[in-house]
Amino acid sequence: MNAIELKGLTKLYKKQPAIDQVELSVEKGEIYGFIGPNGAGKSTTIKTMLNFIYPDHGTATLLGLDSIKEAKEIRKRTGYVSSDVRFYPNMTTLEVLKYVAAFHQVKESKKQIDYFIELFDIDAKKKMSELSLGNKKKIAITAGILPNPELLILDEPTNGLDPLMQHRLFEELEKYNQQGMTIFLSSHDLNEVQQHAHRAAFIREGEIITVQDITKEKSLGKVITLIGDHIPLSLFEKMGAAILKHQGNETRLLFEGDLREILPLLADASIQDFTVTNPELEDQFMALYEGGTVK
Ligand SMILES: Nc1ncnc2c1ncn2[C@@H]1O[C@H](COP(=O)(O)OP(=O)(O)OP(=O)(O)O)[C@@H](O)[C@H]1O
Repeated sequence: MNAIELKGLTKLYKKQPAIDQVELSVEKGEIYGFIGPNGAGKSTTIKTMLNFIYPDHGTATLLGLDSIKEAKEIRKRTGYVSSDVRFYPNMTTLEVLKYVAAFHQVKESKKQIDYFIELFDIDAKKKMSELSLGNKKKIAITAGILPNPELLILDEPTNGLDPLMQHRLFEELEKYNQQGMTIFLSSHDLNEVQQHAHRAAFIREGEIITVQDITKEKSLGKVITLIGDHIPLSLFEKMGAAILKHQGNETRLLFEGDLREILPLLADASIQDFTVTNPELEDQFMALYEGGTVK
């Protein structure tokens, strides 16, 4: 049984799809990245699968449970950190965490809360309304992790966190993941996903465009960097190469075919120098979001 299974999930706003036929399978025990630029549909996907909004088509199954019919059971067993933090403004941070711990019957709650207060440098006496975005985020993240859910869904968790806190968050998430927690991490930060996720789905304009295995080495084509002016780039494009970047006299191409086919083009007199390297995830990311179709 997968931790998350989305089938044809579609949500329309004014007849326009915010997400369109989203298919996703997240295995138990994975750290799964969900990456896409602002407005791509990450939050809509998450809110739909958690039954905060209803889908127009399709189904979502979390921990083997139907997202609509068994929403209550899913809530009990799933942690969710939303991209915008909303807690009662007049409660202190400590009150919020104690409330969450009591609600989820967290064992050794005082010890656990003290641990997170120390870890995330939380001011326990401050009211929620007095906190900056980053500090609010720390409370939301703690509230999500504290009950030790089977599945933790984080929507842009590092937004507003300083680098030290980001580092501590991921150390903590990796610790929990090793103990079996499945983590679904929505982000627009490719590096973050590349560093921490095992797999990632890329979403663009409401559609999943690819799912990448991040940890395993795979043959994903080659990046060819060309130096020179007036290089006949259209010939490279005709061979199936995608232009990743073109700046000054430097052009970066992603080529997924058999390299031997493109080698003759490198003899063109306009090319002063070239290198062939393995692609970084970032190269594919650029190709994907500039309309390419990297598999
Ligand atoms: N309540 C709403 N009413 C109308 N359109 C909406 C609503 N919520 C989201 N949308 C639209 O749906 C699309 C997807 O938005 P969504 O918030 O899911 O994207 P996102 O990937 O989470 O982006 P961000 O990182 O900016 O939050 C966008 O075009 C957005 O304008």
